[in-house]
Amino acid sequence: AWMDADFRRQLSARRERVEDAFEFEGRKVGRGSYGQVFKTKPRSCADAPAGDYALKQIEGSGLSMSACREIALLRELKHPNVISLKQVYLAHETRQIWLLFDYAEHDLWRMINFHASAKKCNSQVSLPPNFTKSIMHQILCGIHYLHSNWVLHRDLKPANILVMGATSPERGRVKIADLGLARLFHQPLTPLTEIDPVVVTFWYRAPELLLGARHYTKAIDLWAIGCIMAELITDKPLFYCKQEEDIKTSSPYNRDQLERIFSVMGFPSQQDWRDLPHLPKYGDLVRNFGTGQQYARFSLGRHMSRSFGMSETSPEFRLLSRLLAMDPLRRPSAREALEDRYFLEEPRPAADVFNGFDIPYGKRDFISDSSDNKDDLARQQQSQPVHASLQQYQQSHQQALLLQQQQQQLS
Ligand SMILES: Cc1ccc(-n2nc(C(C)(C)C)cc2NC(=O)NCCO)cc1
Repeated sequence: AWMDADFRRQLSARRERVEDAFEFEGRKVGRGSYGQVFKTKPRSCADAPAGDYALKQIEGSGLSMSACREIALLRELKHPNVISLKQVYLAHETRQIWLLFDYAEHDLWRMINFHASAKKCNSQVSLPPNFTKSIMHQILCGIHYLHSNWVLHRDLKPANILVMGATSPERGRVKIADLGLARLFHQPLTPLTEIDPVVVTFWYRAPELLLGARHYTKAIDLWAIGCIMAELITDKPLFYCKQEEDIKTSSPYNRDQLERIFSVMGFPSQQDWRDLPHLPKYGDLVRNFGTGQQYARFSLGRHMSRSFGMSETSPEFRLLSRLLAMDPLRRPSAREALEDRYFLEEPRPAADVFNGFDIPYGKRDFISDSSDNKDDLARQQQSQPVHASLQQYQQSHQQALLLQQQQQQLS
């Protein structure tokens, strides 16, 4: 071994073991291809301040590429609206990696589902009038910080927007996270459905991605934020599109998702989106939709006023339509969105998105290993993939795919 044996023994004896510092048996709250997450409390002997923590056991063993990326990225980032990495534990015996985060009791996916089901059974939930505005302000602050550090999120959706609970000193604060697929590749052309054929959703994907854009951009994150804003207002995914159960083709082009976007937004004209004809999948678009005449009378204003009685002259609607510009070049930056009149007029955004109101949502359920079946998991953690076997399939498939891509590039 490259290290003096005695020194190794000393290091090993002194190293803090995660199981000695934290109680996490039977307290699993999340599970997916990235690993599993426990809600833990520090044991009395630990030197961590009291309170709840999220302990993430990274899937696989040793320093995988994704473990490296997550640690390297998170240890550099520090912002009130971005999840913060508190500690890294390396279990040398099992080569396991554990990441310690502050615990967030809520997330927008569970919160929106709660409101949607409350509406369905006509029991209204009382929320502050600036609830959506406060959440939007904090998401934009967090994304502005990430974008100014040239970090793109790439997978913004309600499940990745965490909110601190009543017992946290940061009650009601938004924390942007990435609980989803520990993507091995970042090209949007990687067939996402290959990584997780079961539950990936395209509802928050910008139209340019669906039309084959080769690189993620900041504007792609802003589109997703627009989708989240609409969903906070109506409690329904704006571009909801049923998922075919089978694994989709490996193309980024998704006709059904595009159809849904056009039936809400209308069809983009040459004036709306000058660069549209230069996108890789423009040919497919013309083949499937022609000149888009059938969507001529649709528009976001029409959709939001009919489905939610929203006025097209309200500041709320104006910001929403800026974020959901079909042409990525016309979408505001995070800073420009923060300067929108919507955030300057009463009621102003609050630091605690619940504004002191009682928090109506329940705590997260613990996942017992027996209930590891699909529907239970899908219910608890939208768009989190399932069994390790599927994950094995995905990773082996990923390697095969990577080899294929490399061969293609060589040939
Ligand atoms: C492989 C990998 C997985 C997750 C991240 N990631 N990225 C972020 C942003 C919000 C800073 C972009 C946050 C995270 N990781 C997490 O949020 N981890 C918490 C439980 O999974 C990075 C890399």
